Amino acid sequence: MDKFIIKGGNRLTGEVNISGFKNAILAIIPATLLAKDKCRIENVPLISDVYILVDMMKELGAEVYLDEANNAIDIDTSTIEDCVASYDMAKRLRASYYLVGAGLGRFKEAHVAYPGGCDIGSRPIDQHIKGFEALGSTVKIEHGVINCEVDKLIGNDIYMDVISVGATINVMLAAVMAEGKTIIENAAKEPHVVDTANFLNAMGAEVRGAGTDVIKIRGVKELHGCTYSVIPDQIEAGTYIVAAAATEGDVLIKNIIPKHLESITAKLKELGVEIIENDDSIRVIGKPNLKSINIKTLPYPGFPTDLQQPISVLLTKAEGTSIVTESIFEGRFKYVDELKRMGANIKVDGRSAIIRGATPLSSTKITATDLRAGAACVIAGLIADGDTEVYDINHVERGYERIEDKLRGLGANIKKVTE
Ligand SMILES: CC(=O)N[C@H]1[C@@H](OP(=O)(O)OP(=O)(O)OC[C@H]2O[C@@H](n3ccc(=O)[nH]c3=O)[C@H](O)[C@@H]2O)O[C@H](CO)[C@@H](O)[C@@H]1O
Ligand SMILES: C=C(OP(=O)(O)O)C(=O)O
Repeated sequence: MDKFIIKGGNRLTGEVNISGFKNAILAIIPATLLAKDKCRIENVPLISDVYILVDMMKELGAEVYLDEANNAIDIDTSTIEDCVASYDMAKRLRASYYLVGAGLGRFKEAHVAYPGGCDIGSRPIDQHIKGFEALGSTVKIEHGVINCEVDKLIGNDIYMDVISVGATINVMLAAVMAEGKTIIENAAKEPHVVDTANFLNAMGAEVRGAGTDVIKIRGVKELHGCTYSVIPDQIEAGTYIVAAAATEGDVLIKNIIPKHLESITAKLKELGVEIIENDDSIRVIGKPNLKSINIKTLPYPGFPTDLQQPISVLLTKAEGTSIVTESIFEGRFKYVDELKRMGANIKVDGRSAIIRGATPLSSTKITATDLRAGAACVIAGLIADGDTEVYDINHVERGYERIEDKLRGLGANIKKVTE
């Protein structure tokens, strides 16, 4: 078991490069299944979720070369004959559910066990199922496996009852190979929905409107391989922005799309942090005496749920009462108990965390209960006095490339220890 030991108190200063977007690459790798061909994906983050997905694609029969030196993947899916993913494979990450949409598109059949992913509340897949059925597929859940079969996918109008990133992307994956036109209404607008659509279009698909709440897809008979570069990780960038502000540092966050970060930078400005935006970077200049603010997580372009946990650590430094309302995942407050053990004054009331500050944090042993809870623990360690030990960092490594190296490059005192 690995852990981080962080000696808190250092200001973060300097520059950090943001990696490719976890939530985009995790859709794009399964999407390569749609073309019986070779793809090269660039700007791939070297995170454990990617290693797991690469293994899954190999187990399905793909030839995959992970070019770590260049953060790229060469993948040839022409050797895959069917799309069957066992419980042992699928449970290892959330994005395994994209094999259902991609498998249906390519083989008109997919048998994929229920996905895993962060334990942050109930994560139903009813909207995915609704979409596949609307395209003509049968969907049977048997022994924990999602079984889909169809003779011919036929395009349809699909209204999503809830805004779901996963369902929007999954239905898009199947619909690009359906006969005729599919319209997805109330679609998710997240940057990774757009990135996946752009990747599909680079493979020859006809997807229009991604980034709005109406996506129109004209099905094609065949897709081809392509070379594609993944967009920067909005959530990793937001995490470093928060870490810079929390340590009252001065950090240039590079290789980003500032537009994707507007909901975050707006909140940081409200808190009193100085933000300077450039074309593809943001400079964060942290300040003392932050003002309390309220935050509600919402689908894009609202404040992302994936940054709710990291920013709550920063709010322990703000004077007065801040209220953070989590409207997407009801179980995303598990990290609060860890912060309380460090001295934070936080009360969870239903969907809201009420944070009273400013409270200094004192170091102790804390546990990452999921990926972003882990990021919150790391930021807490950066600002606490003394040595904080963060356990279960395998969660952190699912989504942050070399986080300890990047933080050390900014002056943090952090090391990874294997016990
Ligand atoms: C791998 C990946 O990209 N994960 C992201 C994705 O997760 P994921 O795709 O699982 O999240 P969704 O956008 O689907 O979930 C949003 C909301 O819709 C609900 N829902 C979803 C599907 C469904 O069929 N029925 C239903 O009710 C969920 O319970 C949740 O309340 O988007 C989340 C919301 O931005 C992020 O936190 C995750 O990091
Ligand atoms: C919830 C997350 O991941 P996943 O959906 O992969 O569990 C996340 O990235 O914060």
